[in-house]
Amino acid sequence: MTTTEYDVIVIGAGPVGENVADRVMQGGLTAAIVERELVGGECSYWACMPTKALLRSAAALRAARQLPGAREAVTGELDVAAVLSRRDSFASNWKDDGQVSWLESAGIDLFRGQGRISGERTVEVTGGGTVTTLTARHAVVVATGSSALVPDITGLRDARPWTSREAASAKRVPARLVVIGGGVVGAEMATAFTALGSSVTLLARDGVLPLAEPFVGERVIASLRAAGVSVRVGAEAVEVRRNPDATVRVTLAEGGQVEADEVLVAIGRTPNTRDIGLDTVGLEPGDWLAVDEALRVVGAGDWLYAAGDVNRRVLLTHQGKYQARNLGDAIVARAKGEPADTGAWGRHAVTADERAIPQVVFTDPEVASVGLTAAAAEAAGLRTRVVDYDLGRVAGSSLHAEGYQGTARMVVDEDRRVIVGFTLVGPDVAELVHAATIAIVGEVPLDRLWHAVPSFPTVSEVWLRLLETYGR
Ligand SMILES: Cc1cc2nc3c(=O)[nH]c(=O)nc-3n(C[C@H](O)[C@H](O)[C@H](O)COP(=O)(O)OP(=O)(O)OC[C@H]3O[C@@H](n4cnc5c(N)ncnc54)[C@H](O)[C@@H]3O)c2cc1C
Ligand SMILES: NC(=O)c1ccc[n+]([C@@H]2O[C@H](COP(=O)([O-])OP(=O)(O)OC[C@H]3O[C@@H](n4cnc5c(N)ncnc54)[C@H](O)[C@@H]3O)[C@@H](O)[C@H]2O)c1
Repeated sequence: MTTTEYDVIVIGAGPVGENVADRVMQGGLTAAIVERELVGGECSYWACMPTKALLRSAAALRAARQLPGAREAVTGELDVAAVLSRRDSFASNWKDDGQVSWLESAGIDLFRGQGRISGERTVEVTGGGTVTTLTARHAVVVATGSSALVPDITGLRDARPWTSREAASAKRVPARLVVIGGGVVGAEMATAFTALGSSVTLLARDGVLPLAEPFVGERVIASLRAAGVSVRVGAEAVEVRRNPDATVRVTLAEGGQVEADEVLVAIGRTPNTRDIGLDTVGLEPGDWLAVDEALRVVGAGDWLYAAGDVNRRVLLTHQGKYQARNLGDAIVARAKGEPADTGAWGRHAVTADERAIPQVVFTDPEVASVGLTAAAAEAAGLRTRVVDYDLGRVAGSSLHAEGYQGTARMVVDEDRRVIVGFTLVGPDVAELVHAATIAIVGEVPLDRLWHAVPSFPTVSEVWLRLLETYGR
């Protein structure tokens, strides 16, 4: 057993852990990172990158097919093998050499193995037949992420279901796929696999993208159905069986069964905290890690922090990396004896987690949103006005694609006359949302927004149309 001391120890080398370690190194501290699987985490190998690679080629093909002139040039079908191969390269063929080299270049020491807190400021790493004890002068940061939640549906575990991991890394496309869960993973993977040739059934017990503005689910459901997906809103799986011929049979609460070749479970996430030594600091193994506004783990010492999926604030890579940057800088400030600025919008605060979380869902059509939905703003007690605009009526949209269909909504806080929520659904809206993020974070008054003139003829002209609809 060897013991090594660092300023900061990070458990988990996903996007969040990597960024914490990077920021503290840049601030002049030393850092070690512990990883039990692949450096780069879920996002790089089984989530964001491979799933978007599965979706992108079909989206480009659809876009070309919506344009006279381009449409005629598209003579073949989607090349599934080429899509899977491109996906493989975006997942770096599930090898982490590139990210390991980056850690080396950043001066971060990597310890491979299972990291467990074993007492105050102490982490034990078990891997490769050895146990190494690391001690932290300033902080231990838990960035162990999350895994797919597999619910207690009768027979489900024995049926060897796909989770997002198997879907993201699939080597072949099942002829029939049944998806349980109409959230982000369910909606994106139904979109991907129907385009890749699967006959997909989506069991959306609570609706499709139910937390978004209601018009989002309506448009995505209509489009999935048009693409051939059987979307069963309200359908709940109560039993799953793998048949002797390797097919699966899903029994529904309402009666009836769905037969498929694979079943994908996409009903949310569970934190990777079962075996990280939480009991040694008085916390319950398996729980999400509740944190205060400085991302300190509630109920543990002031040396223990949690960032990214594991603290359940926001389960998105970009927002976890935002936490990582601000937390890393705060740890550096405290190590120098300086106060951390965690007041609203302060240098070390994570205020955007509460006010302006952007998200893009890469369905067809795309969904891009930031801030509050109309319902959430009302529930928060704000006096709001909701303005909708038909994206298809914008000149730039009609140029972008024939028969462009979409909707934009802005939610205005009437007392402050600033935007608190913005949602777009339509082809290629992903890149439009950052303007709304800036408007919300900057709390730009509507009167000033009239001076932010969108270029003609772009889809961004919807900003002007929304302001005109709101009135001056
Ligand atoms: C299918 C899918 C698609 C997604 N697409 C997007 C998207 O397009 N955009 C987006 O912003 N977000 C997306 N997400 C969410 C995104 O993947 C997560 O928010 C992000 O990966 C969280 O990063 P993290 O570093 O907190 O955790 P993770 O990426 O889960 O990394 C945690 C790391 O910690 C390691 N680890 C865990 N326990 C230990 C231990 N005890 N010892 C050592 N190492 C340990 C794990 O092996 C892992 O490498 C998607 C999620 C899924 C499931
Ligand atoms: N493009 C992106 O940003 C992106 C893509 C994929 C995943 N993600 C992230 O990954 C996380 C996990 O995604 P997810 O889709 O697994 O979770 P989710 O929370 O987005 O959706 C899960 C869905 O399953 C439903 N559900 C819950 N229990 C159920 C049950 N027993 N039976 C049937 N339905 C049930 C819920 O109502 C919900 O709609 C999300 O929080 C998301 O932020 C992001």
